[in-house]
Amino acid sequence: MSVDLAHIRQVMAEADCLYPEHEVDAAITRIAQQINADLAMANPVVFCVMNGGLIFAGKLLPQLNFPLELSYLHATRYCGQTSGGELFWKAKPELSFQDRAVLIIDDILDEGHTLHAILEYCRHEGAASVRTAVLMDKEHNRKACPDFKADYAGLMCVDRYVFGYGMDYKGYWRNAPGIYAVKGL
Ligand SMILES: O=P(O)(O)OC[C@H]1O[C@H](OP(=O)(O)OP(=O)(O)O)[C@H](O)[C@@H]1O
Ligand code: HPA
Repeated sequence: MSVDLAHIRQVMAEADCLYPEHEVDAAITRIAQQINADLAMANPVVFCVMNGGLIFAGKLLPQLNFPLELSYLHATRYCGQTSGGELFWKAKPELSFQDRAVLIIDDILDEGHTLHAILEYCRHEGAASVRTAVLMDKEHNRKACPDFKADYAGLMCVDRYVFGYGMDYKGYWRNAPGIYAVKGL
């Protein structure tokens, strides 16, 4: 698929900054403090949900002060688009987590299909417990499971398409140093 880089640059230039870098980093530090209080003795397996969870996990993990093992999984349903479809597992966890505490790290809880499916998968495969951490929780009434909340959530966001800090717009701007909303979306 060819990409119009001028469009990609224009999206950044016109975007609304919802949270600048220092506010996002402060939210990550708050989450780290909560996780340090909850999981210090749990010897957890931590899974970063690729690709979006990468920056959040990279900033969060050095602030966790207890022994843990780190791996990744990749489940995706947006595939570079701005609306989601079927969940597709690109990589299931390779590190065994049978009878272990699991912590899932992802960038955003939007409709919640992705995180809920990962949670159910980990439970089904024998995790002793599963906790979830997301950087952003989007506010709307389209949640797949309305009662399902992440155990740790950094910042709320309005019902717009956002990018930055791991979240992409058409595959781009995961590197944006803040949380931005696309103009018109
Ligand atoms: O709550 P939901 O509506 O299910 O959406 C949230 C998921 O969508 C994004 O992943 P995406 O499918 O874009 O894959 P990516 O992380 O590789 O970009 C994001 O990283 C979450 O994992
Ligand atoms: O608003 C979003 N931005 C980026 N990725 C996403 N995945 C689900 N919702 C979003």
